[in-house]
Amino acid sequence: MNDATENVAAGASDASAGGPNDLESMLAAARPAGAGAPGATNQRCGLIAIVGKPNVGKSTLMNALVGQKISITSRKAQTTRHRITGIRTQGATQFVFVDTPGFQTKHSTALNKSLNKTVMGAIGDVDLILFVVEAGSFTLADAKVLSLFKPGIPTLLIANKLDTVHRRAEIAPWLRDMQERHPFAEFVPMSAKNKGDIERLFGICEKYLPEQPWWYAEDELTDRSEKFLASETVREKLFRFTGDELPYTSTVVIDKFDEEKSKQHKRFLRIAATIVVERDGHKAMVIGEKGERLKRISTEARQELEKLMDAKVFLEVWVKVRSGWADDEARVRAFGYE
Ligand SMILES: Nc1nc2c(ncn2[C@@H]2O[C@H](COP(=O)(O)OP(=O)(O)OP(=O)(O)O)[C@@H](O)[C@H]2O)c(=O)[nH]1
Repeated sequence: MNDATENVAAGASDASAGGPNDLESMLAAARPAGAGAPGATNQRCGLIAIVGKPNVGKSTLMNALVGQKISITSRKAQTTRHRITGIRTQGATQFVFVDTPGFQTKHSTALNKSLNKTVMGAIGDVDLILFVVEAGSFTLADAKVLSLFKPGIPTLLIANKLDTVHRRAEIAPWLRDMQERHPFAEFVPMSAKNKGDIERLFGICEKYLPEQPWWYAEDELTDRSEKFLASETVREKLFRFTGDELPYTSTVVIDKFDEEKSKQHKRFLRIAATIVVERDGHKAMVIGEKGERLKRISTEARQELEKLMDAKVFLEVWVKVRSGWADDEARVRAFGYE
């Protein structure tokens, strides 16, 4: 993390040393004239959608903004399947974030249609859109997501993963090109893994949120239930430990989420989860040799849930085969997708 911080800081000053067409002056020019700092006493609150094609770092960004893991992340594309609200209150401002699934244009199963509908719903009624792309890159998939935006909602171009860009000099011409593609309100080259960049982003977002009373209590982080967070945690471990072998159509259903009285622990949760896969071969893959992989998935999920929920957790994880569920609209709904 420290290395990344230093890289970004060094990269930013390199770019700003380049004269009138440098990155800093481009960013300053892109800033709308009327956007001033909010009054210190008046509360602000608003919805911010985080949108982009799969794997650009949307969930990583959301978790960094909220300050806790609300949305699962993995190297596998399309890990995020739900509209998730993450909340962060800083000073007089409450930021309410909506994470969206990576917009999928390649396949058209019932699951994908449902995912795309979630994205469309998320961006229709927000105060600000963070359009996330990988810095220095703009593909057809990015263009398709951008084409969905209705005019009128201020949109920031989040050029993420700046730490992976080695030739910083190429970013300024790329930003100029991006300026021509869409009337972005501002350009934010950054890394979702860099704390300083995240703090800077709060300052940028704040001025686009309307002055109005907060919707949530100051310490609330999400409006999703603990049961939902439990299924997301198991799903994250599932994808982390199966790598690219397991199709993204695998899912997790929570069959039981009970809080029981305990003399030894202030909270005791009994959770039963089922991993749903499409084929027998996938089931064997999840279970692993002598059940080793499933054991690792359950153990890591349990440890993380204990921290997240501040409770002793007893977690049971099963694996079930339901072939073709991602193509079956009724099942997609039954498993909790809109
Ligand atoms: N180097 C680097 N990697 C990043 C950064 N942000 C995210 N990543 C990595 O990119 C991968 C994808 O990140 P996610 O946050 O899961 O991406 P997503 O856009 O939510 O993906 P979907 O759920 O598929 O839509 C993960 O391996 C992250 O660790 C960044 O700023 N720098």
